[in-house]
Amino acid sequence: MKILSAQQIREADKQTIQNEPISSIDLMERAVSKLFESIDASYSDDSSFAIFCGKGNNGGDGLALARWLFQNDYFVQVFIIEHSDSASEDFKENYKRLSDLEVGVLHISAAAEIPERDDDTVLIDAMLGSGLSRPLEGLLADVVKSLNTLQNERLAIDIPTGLFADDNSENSFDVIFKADVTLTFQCPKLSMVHKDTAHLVGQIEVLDINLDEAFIERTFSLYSYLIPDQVADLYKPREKFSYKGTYGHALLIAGSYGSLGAALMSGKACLRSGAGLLTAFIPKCGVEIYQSALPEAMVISSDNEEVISGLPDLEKYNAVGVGPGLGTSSEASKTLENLLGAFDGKMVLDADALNILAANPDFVNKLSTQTILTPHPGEFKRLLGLQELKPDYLERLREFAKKHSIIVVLKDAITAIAAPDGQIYFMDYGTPALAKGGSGDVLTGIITGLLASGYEPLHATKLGVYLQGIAAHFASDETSEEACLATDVIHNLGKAFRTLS
Ligand SMILES: NC(=O)C1=CN([C@@H]2O[C@H](COP(=O)(O)OP(=O)(O)OC[C@H]3O[C@@H](n4cnc5c(N)ncnc54)[C@H](OP(=O)(O)O)[C@@H]3O)[C@@H](O)[C@H]2O)[C@@H](O)CC1
Ligand SMILES: [K+]
Repeated sequence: MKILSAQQIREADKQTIQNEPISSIDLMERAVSKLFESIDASYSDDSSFAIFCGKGNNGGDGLALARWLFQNDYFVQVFIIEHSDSASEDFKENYKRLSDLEVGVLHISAAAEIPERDDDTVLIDAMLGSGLSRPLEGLLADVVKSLNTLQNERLAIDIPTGLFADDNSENSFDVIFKADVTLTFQCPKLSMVHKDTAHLVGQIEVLDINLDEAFIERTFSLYSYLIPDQVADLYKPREKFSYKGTYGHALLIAGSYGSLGAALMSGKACLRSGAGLLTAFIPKCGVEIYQSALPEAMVISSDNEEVISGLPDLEKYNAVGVGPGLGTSSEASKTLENLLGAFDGKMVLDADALNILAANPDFVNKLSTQTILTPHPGEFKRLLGLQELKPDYLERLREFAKKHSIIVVLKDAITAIAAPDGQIYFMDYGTPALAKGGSGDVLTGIITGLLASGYEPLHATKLGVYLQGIAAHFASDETSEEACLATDVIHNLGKAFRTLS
């Protein structure tokens, strides 16, 4: 699903009105019918709603929604924030339609005029949407700040008031409505997945309001938001007449004394992601542990007792994963350098492999075009030699992936995958259950397994991020976000695969 800018969405809106054709007010009514459907499916009949409306079309949506809710027996109150003397045409029309009904409407000229309401009223933000043209100040800023202090459940229509759809680098975040859920029209907006502002949006629900499909198709965007159907399209079921060789041989280079767990979790995740065979190349001290804990894997040990050293013959491997628990010893660094010189197949680098890259910037030039790097924000910063990630971090990510013709996965609550052609794909499958040691090792293993079993790098990456997220959701449903372990995630990979077929 493409992420379009506010400008592009306005154009899509215009094209739809022209080409379908449909009047603007009917398009608004269609959008609001989708809003209502979503709200009606999520709330019980006795729910009550307080809708805060601005005077543009976002406010028009709010007024129309009030009518739909009222006519379906929900309790609803409307507050019109008088931020402007004028109002949009569709606002006026919906104001008229609402005035025929017995819905309480209050005009607010100062934040203090908003009456108190009980805690279980759901607050709906229909103040401003994609028409925001400058940071909030005055009345709207006061209202937003005051609503942000309340504990009520909070829903934003299209986009939280005060948040720009595209660029918030000059915005002040304390005057943006903080939503638990944002019901957004047609496509997600960049600010909803940007790491600085995603937390203001809450859960994103995209409502298809049938804007001009042909226009959207031919509109260029560097950003996409991957929905489950798009990921499922990448999945290739195993064939009946196949054998272990069909699904490739993975090599995992991982582990050091005290960090063999990382190598084990990664190996287990690799095998649970479909690799035909796995060989783990680990330091000598780990051989017995590894073989008893993961009998399905073969093991080659390095000469060194405690750290990885040397490199096995690479010829028979279809994919290599390197980094989990590796440490940054000079031996491991030499191994990585040799590996990059000797192997130009599909490869994933994570954890200490990334730290070694960061410490040896010239190694980056040796990466093959089938390489995937999976840094978290801290590792990404080090890799690029940055003190901090600025609001333009997505540009840095894109440039880095393009320059080296590799895939870079910036792991976060919403993960961003940069492809060598400059496209960035956002994957919103994370859960706080993954905020734990071992998660990165599991992802490395999953992607390595998918690569070995025949997926091309970009497909393996998208599938891998999805599978880990979904498995983590299953695992935390069983255990809780707190108690969920990386190994629980591995155990649930099977269930996650089932969602693909
Ligand atoms: N696209 C679609 O497909 C569909 C879109 N729909 C809906 O339309 C929404 C977009 O509507 P919109 O264009 O009327 O803009 P909206 O967000 O209501 O704000 C405009 C008003 O805000 C004002 N204003 C701006 N900044 C301000 C500030 N800082 N402080 C104070 N005022 C400020 C601005 O005034 P001005 O800048 O002129 O002073 C103007 O009065 C969209 O989000 C969606 O909900 C659906 O109904 C149907 C399908
Ligand atoms: K809004």
